[in-house]
Amino acid sequence: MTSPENVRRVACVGAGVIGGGWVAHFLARGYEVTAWDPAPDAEPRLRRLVEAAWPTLTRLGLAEGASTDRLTVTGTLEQAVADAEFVQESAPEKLDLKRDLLARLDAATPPGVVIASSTSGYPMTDMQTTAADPSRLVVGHPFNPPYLIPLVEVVGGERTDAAAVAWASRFYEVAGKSVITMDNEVPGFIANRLQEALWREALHMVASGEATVRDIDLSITEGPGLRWAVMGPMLTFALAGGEGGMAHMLDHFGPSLKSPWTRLAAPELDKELYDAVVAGCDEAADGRSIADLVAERDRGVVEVLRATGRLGPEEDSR
Ligand SMILES: NC(=O)C1=CN([C@@H]2O[C@H](COP(=O)(O)OP(=O)(O)OC[C@H]3O[C@@H](n4cnc5c(N)ncnc54)[C@H](O)[C@@H]3O)[C@@H](O)[C@H]2O)C=CC1
Ligand SMILES: C[N+](C)(C)CC(=O)CC(=O)[O-]
Repeated sequence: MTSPENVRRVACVGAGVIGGGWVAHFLARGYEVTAWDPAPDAEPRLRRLVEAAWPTLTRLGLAEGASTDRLTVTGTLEQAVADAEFVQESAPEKLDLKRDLLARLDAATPPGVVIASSTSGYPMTDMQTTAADPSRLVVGHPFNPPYLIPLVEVVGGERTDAAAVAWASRFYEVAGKSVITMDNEVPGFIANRLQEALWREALHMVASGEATVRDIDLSITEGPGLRWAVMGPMLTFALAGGEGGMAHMLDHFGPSLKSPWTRLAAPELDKELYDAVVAGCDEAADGRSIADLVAERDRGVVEVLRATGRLGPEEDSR
């Protein structure tokens, strides 16, 4: 098996929004990319996506030798994966289609090569049922567009070899991604479960006339979203507790969890959950004091405001 550091050839199967985004990312990182997609207009569509992304990728900095000339669109799936050292599947989110396609990819891909699915939420256990060698099948869930948003969530299924999960995580890191490796399968993984909770409540609020679509979007872009680009929801809320950090935040606002602020059922804020959240924030702070974190958050938000054209150059010199 090629080591993650020595991979040169990547195959992308399914070349729509996400598959195309993966192709652009891998090309920009200097890989040879083969792509296959059954749609009759797939090749021109894919090449348009890559050309549109390339100026941004050039501005961000291309790897040595990176070129759109390193993309080959093949006529068959088998040609696409024949020499691949890693395969990224990005076909439509339909369980039966994913099962059949992963089994077909497994049959056509050289032994030992890891095959990752971009699925947004299916557990690999449910998708690997018909593959002859399920041990090399992993989830590698990206975010749109994969050439700009760093995160990939990696998780295996019940029949995946732990070594394949470790290999995929390392490969994505070498390929320039930020990786969360999950030990346990949950539908929707981590980030989509969080997005889904917000999304559900937003839809409830719109459906019941409590908020407009604009209200919903503004509430995030002018509110918590600015902080979330800098710090996650856990550390952000630790700062809501002032110098008392997350412990004070939970003491102060923990009872609000029982208020009907959301249609989702609130978890019991028992000692175990309390301690786990406080300890997790301490760990994430990694030695930074609350004052350090406040300064870091404020600096980051100013940068996001400036980068999104909402702050003139002199306004932040206060
Ligand atoms: N759109 C998004 O924001 C995100 C999507 N994903 C996941 O990525 C995967 C692809 O989604 P999108 O790119 O959004 O869909 P899409 O509809 O843009 O692209 C799907 C592509 O797959 C091709 N295709 C159809 N049947 C196929 C087959 N049997 N084998 C190979 N390719 C086939 C289609 O021609 C199309 O080009 C899904 O699993 C989705 O859940 C993951 C993260 C974000
Ligand atoms: C809409 N979506 C569920 C397909 C989104 C994702 O899976 C990740 C993303 O890009 O937000």
